[in-house]
Amino acid sequence: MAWVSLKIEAQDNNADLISDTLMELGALSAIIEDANAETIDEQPIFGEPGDPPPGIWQQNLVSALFDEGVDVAAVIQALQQTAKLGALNYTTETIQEQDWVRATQSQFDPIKITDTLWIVPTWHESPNPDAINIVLDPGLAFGTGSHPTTHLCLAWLTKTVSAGSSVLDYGCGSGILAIAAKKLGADEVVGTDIDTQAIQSSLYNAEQNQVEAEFYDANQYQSKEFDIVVANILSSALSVLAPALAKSCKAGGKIALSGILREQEAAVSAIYAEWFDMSAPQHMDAWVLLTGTKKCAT
Ligand SMILES: C[S@@+](CC[C@H](N)C(=O)[O-])C[C@H]1O[C@@H](n2cnc3c(N)ncnc32)[C@H](O)[C@@H]1O
Repeated sequence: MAWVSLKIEAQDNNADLISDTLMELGALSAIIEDANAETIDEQPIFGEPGDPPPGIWQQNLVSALFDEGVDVAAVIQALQQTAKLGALNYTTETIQEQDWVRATQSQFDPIKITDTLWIVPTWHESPNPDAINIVLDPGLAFGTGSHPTTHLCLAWLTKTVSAGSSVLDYGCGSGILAIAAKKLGADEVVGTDIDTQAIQSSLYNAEQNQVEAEFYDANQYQSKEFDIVVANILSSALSVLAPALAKSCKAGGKIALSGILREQEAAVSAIYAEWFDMSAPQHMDAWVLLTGTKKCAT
């Protein structure tokens, strides 16, 4: 069995129309992607809680899948007529049947965070069995270690957690930061998230890694003080949560904040400077890690 993949160049004002029309014309699936994805011109678009839904990219690729034998020229002609479009740039490719599970798994290799910390999918051997290895498969909750924000937080935890530390992971997603903290020697580790799927994933991943950590729905979480607070959430949420996160950190304790884009760095840092002595920001791609030490009460 085989399929035909049809990719059509689209602008921000016609990508939805092309995608919807292709589905009406018999596509098995249709998705819109950034035409510049994984290039220097990639356009990061992220929704912030409370903001209007983000738009789509300026340059798009609409990718649709059809059964083998589809008459691509006829589809393009019908698309132009139905959606009232002029000439379209497109490419086609035949996709052969394959072992999809294996193909998906092959996209996820072990991720090296530092020499001593790796994230390893269950279907891989660890490249360094002597390192701290977090066993984690991609799932429904955010946090596989591949995203720069998670990477920055993990690397910071390796330098910050010491034996017996207490750690709060606010916005725990897959639980990856909480699990890392525990494996790095933390004593009490608590994770919290507004997404129930994230809590379930965190509990499952903690069990897979044979670590004990508590995970709570953010609405049920009872605030208390920790030595270390790490929160990898978007900047608008970090701004709103600043008083609560500051309250959760002991005087002299450490905080790490990520999910912040470079252009948001100054504003978030200024908010947290009310409670924390902020350190120099760290960067990876478009993303920022802000860290600080909680000021002692005067
Ligand atoms: C970018 S993911 C980070 C996941 C993981 N900690 C990591 O570093 O990969 C952000 C997580 O924060 C959660 N989140 C967003 N807003 C939140 C809020 N106000 N309170 C608690 N969790 C929140 C989301 O559900 C999501 O799981």
